[in-house]
Amino acid sequence: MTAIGIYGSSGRMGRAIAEQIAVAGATFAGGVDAGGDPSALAGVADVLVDFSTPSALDAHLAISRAAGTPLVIGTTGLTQAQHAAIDAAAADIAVLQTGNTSLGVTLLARLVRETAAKLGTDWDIEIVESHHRHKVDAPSGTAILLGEAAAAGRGTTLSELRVDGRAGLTGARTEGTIGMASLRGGSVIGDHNVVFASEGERIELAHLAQDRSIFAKGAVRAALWIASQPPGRYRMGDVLGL
Ligand SMILES: NC(=O)C1=CN([C@@H]2O[C@H](COP(=O)(O)OP(=O)(O)OC[C@H]3O[C@@H](n4cnc5c(N)ncnc54)[C@H](OP(=O)(O)O)[C@@H]3O)[C@@H](O)[C@H]2O)C=CC1
Ligand SMILES: O=C(O)C1=N[C@H](C(=O)O)C[C@H](O)C1
Repeated sequence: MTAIGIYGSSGRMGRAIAEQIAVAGATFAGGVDAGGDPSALAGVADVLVDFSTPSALDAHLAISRAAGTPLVIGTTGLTQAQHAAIDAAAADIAVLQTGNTSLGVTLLARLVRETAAKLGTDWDIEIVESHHRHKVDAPSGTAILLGEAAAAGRGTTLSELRVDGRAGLTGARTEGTIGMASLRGGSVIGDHNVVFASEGERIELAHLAQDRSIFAKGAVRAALWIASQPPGRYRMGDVLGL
């Protein structure tokens, strides 16, 4: 049985993942939270999942790499330098990083990419996300993932097109840009709406998460899959065959 260790095990996601490890019939290798010893876990787990905080990721990545233990990274709010460190670690271990482990969002990203590829830049793309009041990063990792999918559909990168949270005298919208807006409040698990707006018509592709278990199921599925993969950087699409 595959033993899965959790960085961030006492958090909202960590607890949901521990439940799904049991449902999947896998073994819970243990968990670490703030102040714990992340090295000890790498020695006893076959695979690690990180749903903690960006400031802890560098250490978790280095420890996984040194131990040769595959790692699933669900933590969001990562920097470009951290993405580069993930690319480097992927030379030695299997790493899967994603802003959203759910089947629904993985499929939505595919639909967004295809839609953006078919529509011209006269179709404005805006991404609106809503989350609970405790969320500390914005825009969400999922909004970024969906923005990357839209940009890829248009043959470019999100960093070329991204416009965050407009305010004040912004001027008219620049054609081809991808706008991002974030709402925070209450207990919203995670809603994402990708709007394609043209003159006289609008397409909206949305995903509404109603329970954290969808992310936890995906994280466990990814962990069980990546445990037997060779070194490399993987995506949820690889796990789900999408
Ligand atoms: N990819 C996906 O599908 C999803 C990703 N997420 C992301 O997962 C992350 C966690 O979300 P959520 O569970 O809601 O957040 P929580 O705040 O509920 O949990 C975070 C956990 O990380 C722990 N932690 C803090 N510092 C460290 C550290 N240095 N080492 C180890 N653990 C640490 C916290 O411990 P303590 O309480 O002791 O501080 C806490 O248990 C966020 O980045 C979120 O955006 C969330 C849902 C889905
Ligand atoms: O913090 C959360 O809760 C969530 N975070 C992820 C994100 O940033 O997209 C995934 C999900 O939307 C819930």
